[in-house]
Amino acid sequence: MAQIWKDDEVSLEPLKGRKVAVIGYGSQGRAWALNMRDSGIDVVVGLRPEGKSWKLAEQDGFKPKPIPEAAKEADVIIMLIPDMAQPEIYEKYIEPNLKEGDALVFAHGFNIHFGLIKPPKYVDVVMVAPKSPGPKVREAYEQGRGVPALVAVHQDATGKAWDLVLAIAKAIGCTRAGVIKTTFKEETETDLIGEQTVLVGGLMELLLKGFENLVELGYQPEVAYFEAINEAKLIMDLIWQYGFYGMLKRVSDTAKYGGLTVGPKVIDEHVKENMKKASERVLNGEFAKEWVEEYKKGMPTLNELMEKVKNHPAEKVGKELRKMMGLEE
Ligand SMILES: NC(=O)C1=CN([C@@H]2O[C@H](COP(=O)(O)OP(=O)(O)OC[C@H]3O[C@@H](n4cnc5c(N)ncnc54)[C@H](OP(=O)(O)O)[C@@H]3O)[C@@H](O)[C@H]2O)C=CC1
Ligand SMILES: CC(=O)[C@](C)(O)C(=O)O
Repeated sequence: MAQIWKDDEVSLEPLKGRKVAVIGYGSQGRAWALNMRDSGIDVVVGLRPEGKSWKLAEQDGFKPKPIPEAAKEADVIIMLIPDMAQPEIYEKYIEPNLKEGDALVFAHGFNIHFGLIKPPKYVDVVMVAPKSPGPKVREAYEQGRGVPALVAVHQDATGKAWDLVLAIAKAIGCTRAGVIKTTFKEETETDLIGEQTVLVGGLMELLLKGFENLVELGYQPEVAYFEAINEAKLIMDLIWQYGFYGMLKRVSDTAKYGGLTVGPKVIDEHVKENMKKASERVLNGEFAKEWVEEYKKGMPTLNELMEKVKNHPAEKVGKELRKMMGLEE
């Protein structure tokens, strides 16, 4: 059984009197900085002055500082810039400013697990990995809720790393939902496998192919969008809130019968075999090596694939329909 901590079992005390530098103000960085500040934590935001997020952080009431300055004045340094950007920034601006007893905090274990960042022995190295996109980390906190997270300690130089990592999870609201004890290895491998085969890769491919199938059959793109994409969120909401059986209890009997008998023929055993192949590439380090090389080349493949998604017919019709529904663009 997993070791899980809830809000009333965790104290913010280990963060009292400490200065926290949130490095990065993007998907996770903005949410963490705002949530920690609202939890009464002393937060400084570390950014590159020439970047776009400097102004956003100022608009949110922070006084951002250049990364080395923020790292120097803080004793808890939270790495919330893109994974591939972390090793160079760490080497140039973070490591030279680490002092005995400091804590280095990650939201994903990639760089520690694959040895791309090797912290000195005299600092704590911990992780709070929200199982949620950054903006939802903030939204849940503002609603008095939290998103679940995984917590891990890679290095406990002070003997107090576990108290600290739990306090950080509490300060961003995650203990309100619950946090599970893990390792950098388990978090990294499950996050990579999950985002590739299910959450981003698998789900997007399924929805886009479902849309394409309906359009190729001659149906209106608007109808295809509402059926295969827009309603998917509503079904996922039911699964999120009531589980699979609860969702089934809330859809029609026709949908229950059709879904339960046809679904396994569409998502057949080949899918599982393909998931295993993708998982193997994560476990043996092939994916990590490929991603580091892609980043070093300036991400040509990623940029090309992003353009392909941006120009997909579902995006065109979806933009119009989201505007019609008053969803933010
Ligand atoms: N996105 C998510 O929902 C999740 C992310 N994570 C993890 O959280 C960490 C942060 O990810 P995420 O929030 O997505 O990152 P983002 O891509 O949203 O980070 C953007 C921020 O990083 C800064 N930045 C980008 N490149 C550089 C650079 N080369 N040097 C300095 N600053 C830079 C940007 O500043 P500027 O304005 O100057 O460009 C901006 O402030 C990662 O480890 C990720 O794996 C974990 C769970 C979920
Ligand atoms: C939101 C999340 O946890 C992801 C999809 O794994 C990520 O953005 O890294």
